[in-house]
Amino acid sequence: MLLFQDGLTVHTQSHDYPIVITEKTVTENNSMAKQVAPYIGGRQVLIVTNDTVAPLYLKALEEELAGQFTVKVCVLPDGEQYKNQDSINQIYDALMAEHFNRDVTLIALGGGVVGDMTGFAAASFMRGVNFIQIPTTLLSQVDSSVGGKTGINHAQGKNMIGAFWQPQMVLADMSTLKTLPTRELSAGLAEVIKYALIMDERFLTWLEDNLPAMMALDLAVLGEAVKRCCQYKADIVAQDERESGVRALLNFGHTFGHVIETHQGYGNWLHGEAVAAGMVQAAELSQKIGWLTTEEVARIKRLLTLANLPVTPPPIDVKTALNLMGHDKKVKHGQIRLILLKSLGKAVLTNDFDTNLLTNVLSQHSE
Ligand SMILES: NC(=O)c1ccc[n+]([C@@H]2O[C@H](COP(=O)([O-])OP(=O)(O)OC[C@H]3O[C@@H](n4cnc5c(N)ncnc54)[C@H](O)[C@@H]3O)[C@@H](O)[C@H]2O)c1
Ligand SMILES: O=C(O)C(=O)C[C@@H](O)[C@H](O)[C@H](O)COP(=O)(O)O
Ligand SMILES: [Zn+2]
Repeated sequence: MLLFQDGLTVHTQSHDYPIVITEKTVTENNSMAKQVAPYIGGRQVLIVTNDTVAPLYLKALEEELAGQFTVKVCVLPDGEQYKNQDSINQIYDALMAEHFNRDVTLIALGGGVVGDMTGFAAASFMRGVNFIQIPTTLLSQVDSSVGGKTGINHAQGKNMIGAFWQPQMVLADMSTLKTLPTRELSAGLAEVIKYALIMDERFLTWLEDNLPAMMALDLAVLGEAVKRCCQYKADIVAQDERESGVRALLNFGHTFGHVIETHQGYGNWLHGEAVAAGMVQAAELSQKIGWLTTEEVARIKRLLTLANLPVTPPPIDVKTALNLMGHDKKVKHGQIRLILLKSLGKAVLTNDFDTNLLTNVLSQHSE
C-alpha cells in the first residue's frame, strides 16, 4: 500500500530516483516486485542483508523476485563492528561465485549498516553497478538510504573509506518498523530531530507534539516524519551531491558523535545515540558563542530525553577527543570545522569559534 501517492524524487547530477514510502509491501509480500522490478536493469539480483533481518523479511522479497530474475543472497553478520572490508569482500565473493557482471543489481535489505556497505560494494564492483535500497530501520528510512553516501569504517574513524554512489530507488516500508527494537527506533529519532534543528523550527514543534505517537509506532505519523525528512535531505542533496557546501549541514552533531562511536568501539553506542549526545555538545558550543540561549539548549535536551536518547557523552579526555576530531572529513587546512546552530532551525558550517570554547565543551565530560 502506497502511503503517499504523489511520491518523492531525488534529483542528482548522477541521476534522479524515487523514494517510495509504503506499508505492508515487504512484510506481506504485497506487490513488491511491482515497485522494485522496473528499477532492475538486467536479470541478475544479489540481495544483501544480515542475519537479523534475513529471517524477518528475506523470504518474501526473494520469492517474489525469483519469478522474474536470477536471485542470490549474501547474508552478513549483524553489527556496526562488521561495517568493514571483510564484509565488503563477502559481497564481492558472492558476486564472483555467481559469475555476476555489470548487469547485476544489488538490493540492500536492512538498516544503515547493510545499506552503506551494499552501496559501497555496488560503487566498486566492476567500477560500478546498480543498487536499490530497502531500508528497514527508522534511521535508514529517514537518512542513510537517501543521498548516496556509502562506505565502511576504519578503526580510527567512522566512514573513512567510501564513495558517493546513488541508488536506483528507495523503497521504505513503514511496517518493517513493527519488529524494530525500541532502542533502534530511538536511534532513528535522533536523525529526525537533527533535521528539525538544522532546517526547520516548525518541524521541531511538530515533533514535540508527535513524538509520543511515533514512539507508540503510529505508522501514519512515522510515515509523515519519514516523508518530511526525505524531502529535507533530497532538497539538500539536489543542491550539493558530493558535500562541497550545504550538504555538510547534515553532519550536525556528527563530528562529536563519531568521536564517541570510535572511542567507545563500534556498536557500543548506536550511531543515533552518539549523534544525539553530539548534537547537545554542538548546541552547547553554539550557546557559549552566544547564538543559542540556555533555554533553547534545554529544549533540545528535553526532546532528546523524551525520545529516550542520551544527552551527555561518555567520559573521553580532551586530547583524545581532539585527536579523533582531527580525522573528520570536514577538516580543512588543518582546522576543525563544525556544524553549529545560529538559531533553532538554522545551521552553519564554521571554523570561526574560539578553540578554548570547544575545549571547554569537551572538558565538561572528560575522563
Ligand atoms: N549513508 C548515510 O547517509 C548515513 C546516514 C546516517 C547513518 N548512516 C550509517 O547507518 C548506520 C546506522 O544505521 P541503523 O541505525 O539502521 O543501524 P543498523 O543497520 O545497525 O540496524 C540497527 C539494528 O536493527 C536491526 N534491524 C534492521 N531492521 C530491522 C527490523 N525491521 N526489525 C528488527 N531489526 C532490524 C539490524 O540488524 C541492527 O541490529 C551507521 O553505520 C551510520 O554510520 C549512514
Ligand atoms: O548524508 C549526509 O551527508 C550525512 O552527513 C548524513 C549523516 O547522518 C550520516 O551519518 C553520514 O554517514 C555521515 O557522513 P560522514 O561523511 O560524516 O561520514
Ligand atoms: Zn548520521
